[in-house]
Amino acid sequence: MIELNELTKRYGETVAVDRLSFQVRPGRVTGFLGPNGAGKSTTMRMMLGLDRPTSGEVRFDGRPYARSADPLRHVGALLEAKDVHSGRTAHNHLLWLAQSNRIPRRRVREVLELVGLESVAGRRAGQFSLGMSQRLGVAAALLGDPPVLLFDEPVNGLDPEGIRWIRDLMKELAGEGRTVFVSSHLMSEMALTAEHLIVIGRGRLLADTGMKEFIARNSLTFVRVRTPEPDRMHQVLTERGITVTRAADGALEAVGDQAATIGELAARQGLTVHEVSVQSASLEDAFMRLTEQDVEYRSPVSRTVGQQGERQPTGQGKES
Ligand SMILES: Nc1ncnc2c1ncn2[C@@H]1O[C@H](COP(=O)(O)OP(=O)(O)OP(=O)(O)O)[C@@H](O)[C@H]1O
Repeated sequence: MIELNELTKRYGETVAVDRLSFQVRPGRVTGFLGPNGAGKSTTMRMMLGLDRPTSGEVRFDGRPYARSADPLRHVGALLEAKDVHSGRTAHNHLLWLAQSNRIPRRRVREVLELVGLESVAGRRAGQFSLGMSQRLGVAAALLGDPPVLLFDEPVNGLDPEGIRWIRDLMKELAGEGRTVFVSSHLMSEMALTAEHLIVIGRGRLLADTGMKEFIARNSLTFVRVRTPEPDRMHQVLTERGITVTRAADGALEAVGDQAATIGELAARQGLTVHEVSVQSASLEDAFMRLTEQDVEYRSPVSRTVGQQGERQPTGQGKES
């Protein structure tokens, strides 16, 4: 188990990580989610002892992280995929890592096979695509057969087959009882991989929750109403105590699953409606809502739930 206790990192005025405390348990994939600049990489670097915390600490099974003679046997990590000696072949890169961590030579072949790079083992790592570099990084992380694995944005640059491969691999590693901690800025990706979720924004903890609970708590349903008389409809709905917002395209969005009530109210008031449809906000929307206040660089148009024009179609809307 990994335990963070009030972990803090300042760079001058910037508080990159702000009194972060949480635990990462073995036997499951824990997703580490946050928008760009939230402090994920800084946290992971401190977990690995690559950055010194301003205050607070990280403990592995109750002990403070100490640089050991063979760190790859304890914690495997994929941070910067392109962080390899570009002139070395993939095989020699891994061999050099194995030798400096007292790992038997035969393990190099094993991990090359495991990540599907055996046919390009003799090629220089500098010529690798981002996807191939990611695979080489995963091979390096697995080299020492460590009980703890940290992956920073591992699906970056991978094609759909590669993405599926890494998802399955992470679940498999967790299934073997290892501690698997993986960062991402994509909620949709995490929903398919992680069983537990840690969300941060501006270095602070925003959520520490099971994935199922997060989905249950954040799946927001609303009814989209299109009418040539939006002002009157708005008034009718609010008078009935229904919370209504206006979407970018002029449609009304009423919180809750009340399509029947809305249809009846419209009929009673003689209001024409062109659409009454139940919609579900995506998990990505829930994540955006959670981190809205904590995004370092915001797009000029801020996203709000229900702005139809900006949301990816969820495919969950149904006419009623
Ligand atoms: N070496 C550094 N010097 C100064 N500021 C830094 C340094 N490293 C990170 N920061 C700042 O700390 C904050 C957190 O950065 P970090 O890279 O950890 O975030 P992140 O969640 O990993 O984001 P991304 O997904 O974009 O990599 C940002 O404001 C960043 O600009």
